[in-house]
Amino acid sequence: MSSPPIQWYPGHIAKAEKQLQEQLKRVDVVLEVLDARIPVASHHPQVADWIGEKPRILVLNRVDMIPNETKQEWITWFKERREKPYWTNAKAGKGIKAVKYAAQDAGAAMNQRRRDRGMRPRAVRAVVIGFPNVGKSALINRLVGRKAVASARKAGVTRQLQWVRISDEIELLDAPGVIPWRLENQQDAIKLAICEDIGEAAYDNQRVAAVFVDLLVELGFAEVLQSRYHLDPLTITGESFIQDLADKVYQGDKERVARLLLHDFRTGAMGQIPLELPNEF
Ligand SMILES: Nc1nc2c(ncn2[C@@H]2O[C@H](COP(=O)(O)OP(=O)(O)OP(=O)(O)O)[C@@H](O)[C@H]2O)c(=O)[nH]1
Repeated sequence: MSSPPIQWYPGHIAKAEKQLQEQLKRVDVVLEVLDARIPVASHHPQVADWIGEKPRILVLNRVDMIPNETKQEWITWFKERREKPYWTNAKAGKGIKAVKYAAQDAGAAMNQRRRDRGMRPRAVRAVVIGFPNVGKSALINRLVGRKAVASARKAGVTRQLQWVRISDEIELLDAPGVIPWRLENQQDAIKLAICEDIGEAAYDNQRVAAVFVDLLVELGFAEVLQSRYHLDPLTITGESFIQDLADKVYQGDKERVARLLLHDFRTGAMGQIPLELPNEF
């Protein structure tokens, strides 16, 4: 049997999980960042257990990478589940104010409970969590209004967690909580890999790209591939598509084609493409 296309390093996962628990312990409210292209796959099923009773603010980032029509469908989908996501483009700084207000509201509710118990009100403490590369740092920097997150953190050097004040009412942990993924769901893992939302995992570009092609066909985006690469994916498998395209343009170099496809998707060069649609769930 061949190995699964996505593999993680167990030591790294254990360490990341422990660090995440440490961060969650310190806060009153959790901002969970999802990738708007894959709202289901980029949500970790254990988050609810980890945060318990604490309020959670759902942030669907990279809203600029999906069509408005799909966003509207997701809004209805979440509403049916009594959830209200906040949509952001953290890169451009869009939708940030609404997230801030949501955190403030959570703080107001917390302070009411404190007053009821005879305690003094204080600023609400929040942390941003999510899979690697979903835009957590970009969101934090936008919330704070400056570069609060060190971009080059040295491996192995434990940083002291610090609070950054974003208003009189909100304090934010300056380091985001990174959610490590486990191997349980390969289908979700591949979507995360396509979107580059997984960190210290090893994955096979060619297999991931082949699934990506199959996924586009399934979701009705065959036309995007057809017009961009002048090759029809409808009658062949993703694997054959990669092979045929490689033969056509790169002397059979499948790795190069796989990287090209993933790069074109990740940079938005293919246009606004969601990899999940609400009617599938
Ligand atoms: N198009 C688009 N790109 C975004 C958005 N938010 C973040 N990015 C880009 O996505 C990449 C990752 O963003 P980061 O903020 O570093 O993500 P992170 O979750 O902090 O990543 P880790 O530190 O690896 O966990 C960067 O290149 C950002 O510019 C967004 O809303 N839209």
